[in-house]
Amino acid sequence: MSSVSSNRALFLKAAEDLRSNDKQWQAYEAAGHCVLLAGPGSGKTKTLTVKLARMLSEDVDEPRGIACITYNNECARELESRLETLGIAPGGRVFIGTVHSFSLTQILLPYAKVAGLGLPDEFKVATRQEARAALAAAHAQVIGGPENPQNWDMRLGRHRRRFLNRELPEWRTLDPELTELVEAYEAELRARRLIDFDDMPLLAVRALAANEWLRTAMVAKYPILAVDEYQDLGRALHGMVMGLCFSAGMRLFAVGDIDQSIYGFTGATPELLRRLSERDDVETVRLGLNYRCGSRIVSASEYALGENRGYKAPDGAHEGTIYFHPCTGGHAGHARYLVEELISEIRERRPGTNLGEIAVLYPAAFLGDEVANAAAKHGYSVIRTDGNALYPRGSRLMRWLEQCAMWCCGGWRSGRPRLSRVVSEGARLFHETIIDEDERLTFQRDVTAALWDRRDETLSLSDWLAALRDEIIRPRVDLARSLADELGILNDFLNRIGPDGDVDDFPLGEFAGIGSGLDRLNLSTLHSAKGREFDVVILFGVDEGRLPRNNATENDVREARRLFYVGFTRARHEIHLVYAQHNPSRFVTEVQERLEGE
Ligand SMILES: Nc1ncnc2c1ncn2[C@@H]1O[C@H](COP(=O)(O)OP(=O)(O)OP(=O)(O)O)[C@@H](O)[C@H]1O
Repeated sequence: MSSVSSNRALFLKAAEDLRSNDKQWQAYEAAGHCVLLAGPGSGKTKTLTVKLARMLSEDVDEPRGIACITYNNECARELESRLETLGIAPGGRVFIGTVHSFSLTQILLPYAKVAGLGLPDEFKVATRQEARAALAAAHAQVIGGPENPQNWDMRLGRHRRRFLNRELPEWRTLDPELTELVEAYEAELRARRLIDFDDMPLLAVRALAANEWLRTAMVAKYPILAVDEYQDLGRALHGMVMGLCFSAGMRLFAVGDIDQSIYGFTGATPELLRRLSERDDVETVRLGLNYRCGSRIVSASEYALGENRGYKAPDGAHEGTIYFHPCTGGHAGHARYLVEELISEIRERRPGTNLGEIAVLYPAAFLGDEVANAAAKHGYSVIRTDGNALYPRGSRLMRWLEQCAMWCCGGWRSGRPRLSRVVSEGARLFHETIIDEDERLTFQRDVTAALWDRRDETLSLSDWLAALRDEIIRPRVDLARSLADELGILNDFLNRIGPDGDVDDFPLGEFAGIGSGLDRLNLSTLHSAKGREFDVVILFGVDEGRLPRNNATENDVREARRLFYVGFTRARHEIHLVYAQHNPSRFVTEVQERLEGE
């Protein structure tokens, strides 16, 4: 969550860039509900940030503000840092965060009791372990038998997210056993004074639907709601938008791309954004230029998607190149080829290319293992953003610790990052426990002292992390209602680099390097590459049976294709497709055939 006060001159200057693009300008000028639909690299995020700065300065009087909901914490950070360049510094009027954190911090924590949700007093957010225990107890009650209760976890989540309104008869008739399991699971959680991750938006929508005064209170605080990546945010957010914007009078500025919808398995559906954009009371603006990718990559990306959207690169844009790499043997051999030959070729062709400007994207984390092994043998450092990473990159606590490490390893001298930024990000992380100015000052003093004494890049990472955990983190997590899982992530990581762990401890400087990302090869799943951009992108493991998967339904194939498209459009200059020679993904074959037929 972030709060800001704006600086007019800076955003007016940034707005000049939008003037040359009449569609971006139209969105910038829109006065009512506006939906910005646009393809990759078209400047959605840029338009959104400049528009946010303008609305904050011109349309919303203090102390009222703007709520901006983004897909994940990574996207929230990206927006925050882009807003910072527009002179919008922390101050109190803007919420930026995920739909879960909006639901928890803006609706449930302040209003759950008065909104009549029937939650236990002083409820906490369940850790993964606590949620698993509640599911096991519910499973024993409703289903029984020797199977692993966790097998039900995905179905349970989808079922809960599908029915915002449990008054509908289908809630009871569609799958009565699953409904009974959901109810038993939620009862188990409540008996333990807990809510889980899915509960946050579901309970928030329920509270808003049942309480007109709550909708009024939200509109009073945030007369404008901005939403980024709308296509992936799911039914609960859509329910909130309908209630807050189209019945209670909040103004909406939503941004998204139906073709980049890749989270169908969580219950998100591109249809919701389409429906929103077709409303008569919404001004829908479509952006058509792709500023990121070379012109050949832009046209080939339409082959990747299998649709003709008419996207173009701006006049004078570089061309960009698409390379095909059919490989023989298994994935380990493909990974060796990638690391030992392909990357060297790229660096010869593009001298000065830093490893940090190259990304290897793959459909599943085990493929990342192959590339990581090959890279380690070759002496390349990597940053992984997938389920097999050393720690989850989405963890807000770990990202904050990376920043702290960067400060201790030279940031204190160079100002990158500034201490004030490190402190304010930390304060946001622990905001539940920092409720007044005195506590904020204590936090600032504690963080400054802890980091000042440990400005040494040769320190053992595990000693450094353990000290920060004990001095700064644990006392605050104990007081917070939603951070136990984050502490769990830190402890798991400390165990991995501890004496009995599977990874050797390493110096603080190396951990700080992970945060800075310089000269480290980016390894990421296609899903986690969303919203990012790199000079060179290597799509690895794009084989039939993997993308799309074997036995995929028609819907799954469509989503796999969009995922391929998302990966393809992360590249500025070069895109490389690495696949099994005798088993290329049908999407690779199609791009190749259509390029050859041009
Ligand atoms: N009007 C413009 N003039 C020049 N450059 C622009 C303009 N609009 C956007 N760009 C540049 O294009 C690139 C892509 O912009 P941005 O990241 O906002 O796109 P996006 O639509 O959010 O992309 P994606 O959906 O693929 O994540 C950025 O480097 C941005 O600075």
